[in-house]
Amino acid sequence: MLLFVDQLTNADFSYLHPERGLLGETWLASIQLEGQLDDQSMVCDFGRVKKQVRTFLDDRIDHCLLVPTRSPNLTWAEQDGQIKLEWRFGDTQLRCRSPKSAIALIDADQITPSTVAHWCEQQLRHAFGDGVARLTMAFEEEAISGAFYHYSHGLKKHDGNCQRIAHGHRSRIQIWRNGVKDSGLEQYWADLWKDIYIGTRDDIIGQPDPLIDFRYQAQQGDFFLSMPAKHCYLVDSDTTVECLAEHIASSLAEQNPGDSIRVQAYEGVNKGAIVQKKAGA
Ligand SMILES: Nc1nc2c(c(=O)[nH]1)N=C([C@H](O)[C@H](O)COP(=O)(O)OP(=O)(O)OP(=O)(O)O)CN2
Repeated sequence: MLLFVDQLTNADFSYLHPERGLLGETWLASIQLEGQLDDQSMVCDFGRVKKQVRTFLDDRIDHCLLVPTRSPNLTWAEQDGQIKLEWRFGDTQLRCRSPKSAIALIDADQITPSTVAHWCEQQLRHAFGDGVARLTMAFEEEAISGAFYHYSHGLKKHDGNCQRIAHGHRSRIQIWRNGVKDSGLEQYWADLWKDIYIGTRDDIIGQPDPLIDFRYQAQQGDFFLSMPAKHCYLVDSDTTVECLAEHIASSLAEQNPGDSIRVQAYEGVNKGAIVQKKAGA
């Protein structure tokens, strides 16, 4: 008997790509379990399946930086509970140092939905007992018909895992100018924030050309990220979705005097912030 739970949760994270560098991503997770019926006439209670898979993904993938340990682009080492890594991509490189819990070491040569699904299957293979003979996981992107961006960031003031310096999202962006949806403006921001690290100026500790070094202390420890400047977008505020929506709306209001601007910025799937700037306000 085959049991399935489609899109049981989503995972928000960043990963290292051989050409694009640091990529914010959001994937929806689905699972199938093949096995015998138990004394409740179930392969496994849906409640248990959902809880166990969510807990696993929250602990091991969500808000982490996913690193393909078999890639030739990577150098990494672990010391005193911290992971230090260097990633070469295109004609440049990035470096990151952070608490071990913020890094997911994936035994693969690249990060794709299928390599991560395979890794999860290995980790979860004994999670549901002998009654389940086979477990299959799948990840997919949210279907978005309009504009979206991939950004990475870290919220140092967050009391949860969003404090991690390199986690991210794949997010829809919607913009209205004078009450009319403006796909041109949406695409402009999607292109501007494609594969970008959105950093807070306060967190910069150095700018050794062509890099920008970010570092901060947060509840989980010391976080450091060195990024090529051309892959960074700097703001003066924190990078919560509220601040990012405000930033986009203010920039557009300044560039389009007299227009009314409404920005609906998402963070991952089905949530985000709305900011309205009225003409003359
Ligand atoms: N009001 C806000 N709350 C939170 C923000 C924010 O910008 N504004 N941001 C975050 C983090 O960036 C985080 O990455 C959001 O990820 P998500 O997994 O969706 O958040 P949760 O952990 O709360 O949700 P789960 O569905 O349980 O994973 C956090 N909050």
